[in-house]
Amino acid sequence: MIDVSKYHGTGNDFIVVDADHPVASRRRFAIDHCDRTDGISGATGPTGADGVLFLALEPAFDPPRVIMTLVQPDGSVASMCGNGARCAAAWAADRTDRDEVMIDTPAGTRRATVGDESVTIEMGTPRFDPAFVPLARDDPMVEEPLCGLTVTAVDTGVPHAVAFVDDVDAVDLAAVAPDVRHHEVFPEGANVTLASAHPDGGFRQRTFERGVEGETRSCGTGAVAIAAVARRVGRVEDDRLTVRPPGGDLTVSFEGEVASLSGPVVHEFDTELSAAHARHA
Ligand SMILES: N[C@@H](CCC[C@H](N)C(=O)O)C(=O)O
Repeated sequence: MIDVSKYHGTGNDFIVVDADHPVASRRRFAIDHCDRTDGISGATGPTGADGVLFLALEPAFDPPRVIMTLVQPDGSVASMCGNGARCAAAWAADRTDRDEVMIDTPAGTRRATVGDESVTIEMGTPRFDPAFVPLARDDPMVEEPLCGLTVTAVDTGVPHAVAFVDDVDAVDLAAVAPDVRHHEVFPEGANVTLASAHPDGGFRQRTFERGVEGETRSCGTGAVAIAAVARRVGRVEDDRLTVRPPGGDLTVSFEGEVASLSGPVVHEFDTELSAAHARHA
């Protein structure tokens, strides 16, 4: 058995594993323990998770560094996760008593700042260039019809197909998202993110995530994608806006073209999980 923690960032929930613990098959570990009916359990029974964050803390650096690897419920590895990086920063801050942490991800090194109410992560510059998203074509995709949606494709560390609709709740996301997520124009697939204007400002959000293969309660790269696309197509000019997924509000800010993501993080519980079965999978 190994010690693990469970965290969530606005409802996007993760099992957090210190990378020092021996887990021979991270893929098998994630598939088994993220399962919503048979996976990791808290006091009230099985919770499962949207992914496993394997975190290698390097406390000797100033600020401390964390190498973050997100393995998703289907066993795939994602190059970035906005909410996961915020949870990783909170985990590292608990262990180092430092409020600034550098998170190393396959998408780049991102600075995180941990406050009492909120954790902020720098998210880099959203990119529309087809080589970055990536897209299987030479031109950016900006407000184009695709599988019944009007889609803009953007890379915020991972690919998002963003569509603005009148009311995110009026869309059957589980029905419309898979065709976009697997469309041949996205050679590595895409997360499918819907947005609609909120009466109090900012945008409501729903995201169907690649790797989860379903809707999550929040998606940080998706929130940044909405803000970046809204600015690109002229829906807003603001440098700071609220994006509201079902799990709680997130703030996206821009300094120039560089985005940051802020919102609450919750440490749910600690427990032990079997890693032995994973070694033989
Ligand atoms: N929930 C995450 C995004 C995780 C990665 C995504 N599922 C992918 O495979 O691209 C977030 O908060 O950004």
